[in-house]
Amino acid sequence: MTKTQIKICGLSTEAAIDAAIDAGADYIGLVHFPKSPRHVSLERAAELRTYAAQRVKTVLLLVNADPKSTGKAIGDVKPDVIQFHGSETPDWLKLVADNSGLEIWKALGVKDKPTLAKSARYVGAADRLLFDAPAKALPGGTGTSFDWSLLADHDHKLDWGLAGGLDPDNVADALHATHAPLVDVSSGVESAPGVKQVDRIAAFCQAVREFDEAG
Ligand SMILES: O=C(O)c1ccccc1N[C@@H]1O[C@H](COP(=O)(O)O)[C@@H](O)[C@H]1O
Repeated sequence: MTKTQIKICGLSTEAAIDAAIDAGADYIGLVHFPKSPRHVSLERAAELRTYAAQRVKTVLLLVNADPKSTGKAIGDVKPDVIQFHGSETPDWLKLVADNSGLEIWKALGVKDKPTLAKSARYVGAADRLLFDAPAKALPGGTGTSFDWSLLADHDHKLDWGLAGGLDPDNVADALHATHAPLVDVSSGVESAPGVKQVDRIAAFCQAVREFDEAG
């Protein structure tokens, strides 16, 4: 049986971390981006990372952070993975990877086939691509999905995941359409922006596991 990996992003409380772990998530995401309703300070991110350590992998999400801020964020939080969710270049990702030794994920907004084709430039720079809806007022966390059929016959050159507007009701359809090895959700398991809902986290993970079991 293929086990789809699950990331629950934008957590800001210990209770939400417990809910994600209890539901079987593989990754939790901490957003350090002041414009986001899910923003956590580096101090709080470090506390949450320590709380989660050994139980689930922690992904720290940054958006177009400058080199000094990126170094400080990595040093303070010590995540397992860094997720870049802005317009970061392959060269910048390589530099961070070489200096930190961390796993690097890069989110890309998918408009059409040509944007997917351009994702190949991250080979050798990122460990995983996260295909998300194109940026709106915020670069992510908007609860918007994109046309999943674009991924149906895409020749993936890198490990990857699906993000953007996923929720407990549509994640099985998204997996049928894309066969994504990882799904990433934020807004779809909330009652309001930044407020995670334990029962929606559980329902999301349950829907993914039911898809896996159905084979
Ligand atoms: O969650 C945020 O607030 C956020 C802010 C800035 C960049 C990315 C952000 N979240 C990531 O966006 C995708 C999709 O989120 P959603 O499920 O559509 O709400 C996901 O990778 C989040 O980690």
